This record gives sequence, structure tokens and C-alpha cells, in this order.
Amino acid sequence: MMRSKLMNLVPRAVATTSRQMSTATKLTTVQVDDKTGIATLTMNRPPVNGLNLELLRDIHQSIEEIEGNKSRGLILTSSNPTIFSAGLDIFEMYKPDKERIRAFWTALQDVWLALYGSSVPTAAAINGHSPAGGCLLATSCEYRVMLPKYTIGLNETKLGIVAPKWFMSTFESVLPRRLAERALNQGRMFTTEEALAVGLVDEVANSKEEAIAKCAQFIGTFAKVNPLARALTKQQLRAEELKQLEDERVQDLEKFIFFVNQPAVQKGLGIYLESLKKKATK
Ligand SMILES: CC/C=C\C/C=C\C/C=C\C=C\CC(=O)SCCNC(=O)CCNC(=O)[C@H](O)C(C)(C)COP(=O)(O)OP(=O)(O)OC[C@H]1O[C@@H](n2cnc3c(N)ncnc32)[C@H](O)[C@@H]1OP(=O)(O)O
Repeated sequence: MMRSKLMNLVPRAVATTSRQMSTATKLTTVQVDDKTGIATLTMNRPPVNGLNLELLRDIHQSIEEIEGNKSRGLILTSSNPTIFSAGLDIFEMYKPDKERIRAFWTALQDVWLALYGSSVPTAAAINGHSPAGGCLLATSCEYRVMLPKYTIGLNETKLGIVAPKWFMSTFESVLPRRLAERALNQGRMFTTEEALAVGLVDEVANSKEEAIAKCAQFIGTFAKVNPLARALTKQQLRAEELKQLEDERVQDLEKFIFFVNQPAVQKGLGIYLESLKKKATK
């Protein structure tokens, strides 16, 4: 998979305007800045960018599109002014449909393999809260810029669920092992300021525009680096985690299906959904 992506890494001429590359799907848009050649992938699923089957499929398709059109980099962000992504759509896991939940988890695996393994430089402009699956997406990127007063982290244990190994290794690729272990066990959500202090995010910006500009600046640091050498270096550094999921994706799916169908897990998800609804009516 990575080899064919690498074939796309040839220099290209740049023009001066920005163009909408894809409106084929309604849940993501891809805008390429023709001056920088950087693509911005925006998630757009109100109210909270909950990662359901359709959004995951659209994100995957958009990443493939960006890989295919020789963009110089990918910036992931959200159209919601206060939420990057609320993580997995809990309705996909609560009282799930047998076929759909398999497609859902497979789509999540596809997104992670494509984003974590992307041959182009990736950055997340985290313009809002980013719990669980939202944090997975952000930490799959190479660089993170976050707006103040939001939260980010893997809170799975607080929901009574266990983050799969690949969520954990992605988190661990950003945070020191001891800190990652403690945060995962606690289900800790970090404020922007805390995330910056521990290195979970790289920079703080005061607006989405500034966050995107800082992400573009990061991607720009590769301008004078040979793209093939950079991509092969990234590929080698990330190969172990990618191979592990590629080799075990069927078992990973079965484990998830078994786990999510446990009565205790279903009960916990139901209670959690109720608590989210109650919060909305307060
Ligand atoms: C051995 C192991 C083997 C296998 C592994 C097995 C299992 C692992 C499985 C799963 C891993 C899951 C990872 C996840 O991503 S789970 C999702 C975690 N997400 C959260 O906990 C976020 C919850 N939401 C919030 O905290 C907040 O909503 C917010 C901070 C994102 C936004 O707050 P707001 O105040 O702005 O908005 P709200 O009023 O709270 O929400 C609006 C609306 O949206 C609904 N909603 C929020 N989040 C979700 C969600 N994740 N899924 C579905 N729906 C969500 C919320 O209920 C409101 O709905 P109503 O308007 O009341 O209808």
C-alpha cells in the first residue's frame, strides 16, 4: 500500500488560488491551497463530528484523494466551531446492527491505516474538543496545533471500554510511555494548556485560521527535504504499528465485536448516552 503511495511523491508546479477538490461527499470537504499545495480536510458532521460509518468512509476517501493528487501535505480540521471530533459515534456501538457494526469498525481501521501511514506530511488543527476517537485522529498526524480552553485525550476507561492496542500505540508515539500509561488508565482528558505542557500538542493558536497557518508552517519545513526520503523515513518509523494492525485486523474486528456486545459494556454505553442527553437538557 505504502509503495504505490510513494509513487505519487513527485514535485509539482504550484498556482496561486485555492480550489475545492472534493465535494463528492457531504461529511468532509477537501480544499487545496494552490499556492502551497497543502490540502485541508474538514470534517463536517453536525452536531459533534461523531465518527459514524459514513463520516469514517468519507474521511478515508478524502485521505486517498489527497494521497492521489500529489498534495504537499494534509491538514485535518473541523467545521464545528467548538468540537474537533467527539470521537466514535456511540450510537454505532449501542444496540448495534450486526452487519453495520462490522463495516463501522473496518472503516475506522481503514482511516487509521491511511492517516497514520500517510505518505504526505500530516497535521491537525484541533479547533475544539477532541476526546477518544478525536484524539486518535489528531495523534495519528505528525503535528498538532490546538485552540485554548478545549480538551483532548483517550477517555475510554471512563466509559467502561478498553482502547484497542493501536489507539494506545498511537498515543504512545506522542507521549512518553509512563505518562501515556497513566493517562490511559485514568481516562484522562487534558486541557489545551496541559496538553501543550506534556507534548500532546505542539503549539497553541488563538483561532482556527492561525492553527491552520501554523500547521502549514510545519508542513513547509519539509519543502527542502527530498519527499521520497522523507516518506520512506516516516514509513520505517511507523511500520511496526501499521504492520501489527494490518496483520491482525480480522482478530481486532472480532475482539471489538465480542467486547462491544458484552451486556456490561452495553449497559455502560446506555448510561453514558443518557448522561450526555441529561447534560444537554440541563
Ligand atoms: C480488549 C479490547 C478489544 C477491543 C476494543 C473494544 C472496544 C473499544 C471501543 C471503542 C473505542 C471508542 C473510542 C471512542 O471514541 S468512544 C466516544 C467517546 N466520546 C466521548 O466520550 C465524547 C462525549 N461527548 C462529549 O464529551 C461532549 O458531547 C463534547 C465535549 C464532545 C461536546 O460537548 P457540547 O456540550 O458541545 O455538546 P453536547 O450537548 O454534549 O452534545 C451534543 C449532542 O451530541 C451527542 N453526542 C456527543 N458526543 C457523542 C458521541 N461520541 N456519540 C454520539 N452522540 C454524541 C450528545 O448526546 C448531544 O445529543 P443530543 O443533542 O442531546 O441528542
